[in-house]
Amino acid sequence: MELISENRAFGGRHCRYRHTSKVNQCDMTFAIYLPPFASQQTPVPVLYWLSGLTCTDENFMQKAGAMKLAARLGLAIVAPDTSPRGDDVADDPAGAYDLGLGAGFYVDATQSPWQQHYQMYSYVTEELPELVESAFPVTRERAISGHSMGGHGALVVALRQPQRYVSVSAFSPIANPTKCPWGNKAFSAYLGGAPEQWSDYDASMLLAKQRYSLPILVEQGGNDQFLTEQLKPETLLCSARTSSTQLTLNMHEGYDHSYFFIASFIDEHLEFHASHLGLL
Ligand SMILES: N[C@@H](CCC(=O)N[C@@H](CS)C(=O)NCC(=O)O)C(=O)O
Repeated sequence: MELISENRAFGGRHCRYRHTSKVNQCDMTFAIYLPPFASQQTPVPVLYWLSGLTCTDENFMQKAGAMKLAARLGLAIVAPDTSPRGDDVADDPAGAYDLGLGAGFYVDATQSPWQQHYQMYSYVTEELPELVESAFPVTRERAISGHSMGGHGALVVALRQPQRYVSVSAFSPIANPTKCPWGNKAFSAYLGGAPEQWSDYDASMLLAKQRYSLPILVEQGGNDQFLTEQLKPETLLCSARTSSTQLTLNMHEGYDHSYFFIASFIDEHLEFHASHLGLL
């Protein structure tokens, strides 16, 4: 693992690392924020943050304004990249922003030419936590959150492996990807087949199937330009009712899809995770 940069922030450290990923078969970059006093004697829990389309590990750390409160709470934050990268990594032939580089959708691709490198589900659920937990002063208590494509990723990861996460939250998630243009395009390419076969990567479908005790918090802007066509949070709410799962969906009039929205409500999400992680 190679350190790319290190900056002191709010008494802790923000570091970016490059490492060779076995599952993605390429170099991957991730960022970690370690709060002050995190040490082998006093390890801290981790919030994983999955970003949206076009993002890298940098967007959340630079724009969300999360580090000050994370420092005070004693919470580490890990932000992976949104796809594999490199000259030999397949990309959308037309260079579209919603498929290929920057658009891994947190799935394990099964179709050519994607399956060689696009194994983002295994990367964020297994390889990255293993690396983080062996290299940094953190516990194995994990929470997960994300935005848009990453909100979809966070929900799917936590609903598929609820025993591995204490809590899950999402900002503006793609809540029903099998029924929207972004999800249809990405899943047809990465997974092939028909929409019925993609149900394991659809948070609304997973949530309807069983009752979860996992705490779930969703934040959505009412003036989000992608709300009706791509995001569909009402489907997620409907699924939660179907399975009698407790889910809080907060709608905020006037807020859009940007990091201005995330920065406005990130404190509430950090406190939500901190309370379930026993930090409050
Ligand atoms: N129309 C946008 C769609 C991409 C977009 O809105 N990305 C969101 C996530 S879905 C984002 O977080 N962008 C990066 C940022 O705002 O820092 C584009 O072409 O860049």
